[in-house]
Amino acid sequence: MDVLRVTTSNTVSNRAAMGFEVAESTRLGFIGAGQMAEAIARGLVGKGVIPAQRITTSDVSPGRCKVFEGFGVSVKSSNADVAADSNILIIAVKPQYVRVVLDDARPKLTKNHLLVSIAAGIQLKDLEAWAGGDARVVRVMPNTPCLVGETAAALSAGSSATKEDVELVTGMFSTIGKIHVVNENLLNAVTGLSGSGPAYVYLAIEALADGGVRAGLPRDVALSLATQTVYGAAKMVNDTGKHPAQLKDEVTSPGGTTIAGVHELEKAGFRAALMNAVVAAARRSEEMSGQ
Ligand SMILES: NC(=O)C1=CN([C@@H]2O[C@H](COP(=O)(O)OP(=O)(O)OC[C@H]3O[C@@H](n4cnc5c(N)ncnc54)[C@H](OP(=O)(O)O)[C@@H]3O)[C@@H](O)[C@H]2O)C=CC1
Ligand SMILES: O=C(O)[C@@H]1CCC=N1
Repeated sequence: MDVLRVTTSNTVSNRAAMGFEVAESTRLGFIGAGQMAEAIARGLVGKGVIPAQRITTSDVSPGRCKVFEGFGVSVKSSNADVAADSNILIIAVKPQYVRVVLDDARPKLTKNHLLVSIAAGIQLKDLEAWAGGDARVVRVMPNTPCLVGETAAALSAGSSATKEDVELVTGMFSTIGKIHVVNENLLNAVTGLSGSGPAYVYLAIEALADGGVRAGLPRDVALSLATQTVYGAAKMVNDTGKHPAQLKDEVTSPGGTTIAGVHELEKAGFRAALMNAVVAAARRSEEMSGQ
């Protein structure tokens, strides 16, 4: 296995900081050049994990192919060609197309391939069967903040995947955020929380900004304040290690402004709405997997 290399080199600072780069023989392929593939590819290239010149993709949409060519990725004319060119093959099409693209790729798959599926709800046993039985498969549920090096992701390994495969995928995604190894039966919950979660937070940022505008702020100032408030609050939870309830209490003066706002959120069922959103998305992921 020569796709994993731990480096102490400090010639490229982000690699040194992460202590991780893929071996020079690694070639990464994306079947499907959509939003999530772009976020992962740009994230990995941006962190120096692999140069764009060692990435290939294929997509039925010429517009998406152009986007990838725009940052140096080679476009192949078929999914089979991407499989033939790569040793790490990321399946990044919508779940309903996974089987058909694996049919395309299967004749070119060898025991040197590591298959990584990011498709919501498609189970390891199906991926393994569609890829030809003894394929080394890892399922990852990332989210779009891969693009800015801040993904929240989780993975589960298939029956033929090795410890090195798990270390490799963990290492790659660690350079563009955080990744947990979980049992496959938890991936639907991961999808409902962090896979879909950025959309919930974008809604919240938009709504906070609307509130600011309603209270009289210019739109640009309101959006900037809303964005930085969410970013700063997330960083507080992350960096201080304090429980969010304690941090909330520290903002909330007796009889003050914050408790007036918090009271409105509680009356509207804010917490229950977020919990229901995660559960509904997790259930949808479960439905998509046919479980
Ligand atoms: N978006 C997200 O936030 C996340 C997505 N995922 C998973 O990632 C996967 C991709 O999602 P996303 O990037 O949003 O989807 P997109 O629709 O943006 O990307 C998928 C791409 O695959 C193309 N495609 C369709 N059929 C084929 C085919 N036969 N061969 C090659 N390319 C094909 C699509 O073209 P066309 O549009 O013309 O059909 C499209 O460009 C999904 O399985 C999803 O569950 C996981 C985590 C987060
Ligand atoms: O909405 C979806 O189905 C995908 C999976 C997680 C995020 N987007």
